[in-house]
Amino acid sequence: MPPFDAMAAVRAAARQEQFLEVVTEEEARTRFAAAFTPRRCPAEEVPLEAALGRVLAEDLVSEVDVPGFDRSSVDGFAVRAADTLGAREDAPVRLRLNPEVLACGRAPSLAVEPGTATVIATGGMVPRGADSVVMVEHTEAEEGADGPVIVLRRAVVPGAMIAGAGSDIARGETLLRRGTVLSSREIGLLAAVGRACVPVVRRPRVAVLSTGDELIPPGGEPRPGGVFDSNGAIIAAAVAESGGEAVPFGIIADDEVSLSDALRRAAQEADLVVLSGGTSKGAGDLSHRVLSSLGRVVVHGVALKPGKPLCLGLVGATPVAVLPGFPTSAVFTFHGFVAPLIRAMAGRREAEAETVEARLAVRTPSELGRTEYAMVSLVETGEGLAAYPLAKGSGAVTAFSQADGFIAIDALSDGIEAGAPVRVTLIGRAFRPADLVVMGSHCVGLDRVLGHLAESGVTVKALAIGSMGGLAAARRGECDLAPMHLLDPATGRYNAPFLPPGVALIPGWRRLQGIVFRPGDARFEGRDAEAAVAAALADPSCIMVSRNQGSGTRVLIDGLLKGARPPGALNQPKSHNAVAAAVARGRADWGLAIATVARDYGLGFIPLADEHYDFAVPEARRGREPVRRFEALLARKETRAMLNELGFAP
Ligand SMILES: Nc1nc2c(c(=O)[nH]1)N[C@H]1C(S)=C(S)[C@@H](COP(=O)(O)OP(=O)(O)OC[C@H]3O[C@@H](n4cnc5c(N)ncnc54)[C@H](O)[C@@H]3O)O[C@H]1N2
Ligand code: MOO
Repeated sequence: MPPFDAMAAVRAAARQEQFLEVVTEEEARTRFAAAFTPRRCPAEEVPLEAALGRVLAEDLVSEVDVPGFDRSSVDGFAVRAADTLGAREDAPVRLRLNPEVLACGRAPSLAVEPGTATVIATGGMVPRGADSVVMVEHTEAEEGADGPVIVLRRAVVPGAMIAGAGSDIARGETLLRRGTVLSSREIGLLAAVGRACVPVVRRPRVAVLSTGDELIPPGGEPRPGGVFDSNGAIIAAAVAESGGEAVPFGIIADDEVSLSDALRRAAQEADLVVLSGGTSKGAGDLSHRVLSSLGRVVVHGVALKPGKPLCLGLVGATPVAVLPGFPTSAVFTFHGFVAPLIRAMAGRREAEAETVEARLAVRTPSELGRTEYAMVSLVETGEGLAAYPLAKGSGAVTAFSQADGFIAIDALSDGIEAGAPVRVTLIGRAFRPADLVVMGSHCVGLDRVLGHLAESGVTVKALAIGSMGGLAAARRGECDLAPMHLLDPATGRYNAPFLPPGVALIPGWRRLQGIVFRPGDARFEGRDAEAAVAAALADPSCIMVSRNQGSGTRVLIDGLLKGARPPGALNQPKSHNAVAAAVARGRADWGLAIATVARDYGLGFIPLADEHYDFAVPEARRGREPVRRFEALLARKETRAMLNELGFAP
């Protein structure tokens, strides 16, 4: 192999071609529909125990009656109703018992002649001659001259306590229609008519491929620059949810030969191929190139966000979807373009998407020229629903899983204003508001407390939108609790100075903040905060990582720097974790974070100040049961011990 020429790679990357011919969403659908019509997969017989979740391929007609015979519904005596006519308290009727006991499953051998009765169990076969059953508790037993007798003091009507043959299911009746997704109820029905096998639609086989040299299979060893292959797992599971059978092809290396080989095999073995990654421009983005050399590309580039680089085509007669590598983009385009194909091939009816009206909580900017789908989380405000965009971007894994639904922003709009009405298309199940809505700053201690609350049956929705965002939501009455840690530089006090009218504070805990650095760094190790900062500022190669304006930590940083602007001061991430990660990976040498996070990342720590992490609560919501339960939980000895253990001071 020739030695790797770094500069040649740089030149190639700097001169990438633009492959995408971006078309509208409708145009993409039209083109693909013209190239490929999904057909329902053929039927196959499966045993009943493997039928759960499968789609019935034909209408099923019952070949038997259920019950299969006239059946007693009670323990008692099979009688002729006419014999009981006129039976009264003062004029009882006596019937002689036939020498037979009709237990379940026993065919009668004697008819019930006039003036006689036969002992019968619940579920027993009603004998010839009898037309009704009397409950045992409505009779008395006597010994007559010719053997045992029962005494009846009330009359029965014909048909009493008998389930007639075929009264549940009649032979010839259509039991289930084709296209029914078999659940436990349908399976019970099939078993009741004696079916051991059912004709179901064969599940379409969907090959799932992930491409990218950076990908590591879940369970593999993490490495620098490595990314766990989440798309493979999400897509395989979503294939199953849509009624398909995923055929995992795993991770394919970013080279033309491997990808071409894998795609060819996948197209032969499967009914549909889904590949993720390598659709956009970029030196390694060769999926669409391989697709066009093996078959043809029908669409590459759709004016939607997420999902612009979506690529659809065919290899032979097999449709191939190349989804963008970014997880949110991959999942979104899967549901928009691939899931409907799988459902059609699986014989499932198209799911009607449910929508709800909401008000947009914050202004949501959008890219002009692409229909933008923004994932939102819904909260109940008392005046209808508020939709919070989960502004995590296409690369996020959580945006889709945390969303209740999404809104569409027109390609010609550059955004939607706060307060505007929006229609939210729900993802998955119908939206149910959570008992307790927590919006604001995130803390691992809070995660644990909320975990305990959730275990006790309170449903919790927690959105990490920062202290300021949470406080604004509390002011608008959109959340129950807004966890916050804001330092007022004027008073040196945390949180209370920021509370708007109508918002109270529930005291939380203190978190120790300090300077984080890689252990062994002589500029920091063994020094106090002042000396460490002086050493850092004296070394022009020492890079810091700051924090976002408005955070309490930033106020502390500004106090330490006293106007100095060391390298890295413009790097202003929004969380303690991002600071710790930058230092741990060597992108920066120092920053400020809380002790718990420093410990998790294995960093050195110089204590600086206690940060107060408290909960803003709208007065109007403080009396709510879930809020009271949260407060009670905070006050518990066990909770405080657990927080202490994590490094917090309640
Ligand atoms: N200069 C431009 N750059 C990009 C454009 C563009 O138009 N011009 N489009 C952007 C858009 S929009 C998207 S979406 C992404 C899509 O990129 P690719 O489909 O080529 O995907 P990759 O480059 O392979 O990966 C992107 C990202 O996703 C991660 N990834 C990939 N596969 C997986 C997986 N199986 N599991 C988890 N994560 C995965 C990968 O590591 C990258 O971080 O391109 C933009 N760029
Ligand atoms: O289309 Mo990409 O999915 O916007 O991020």
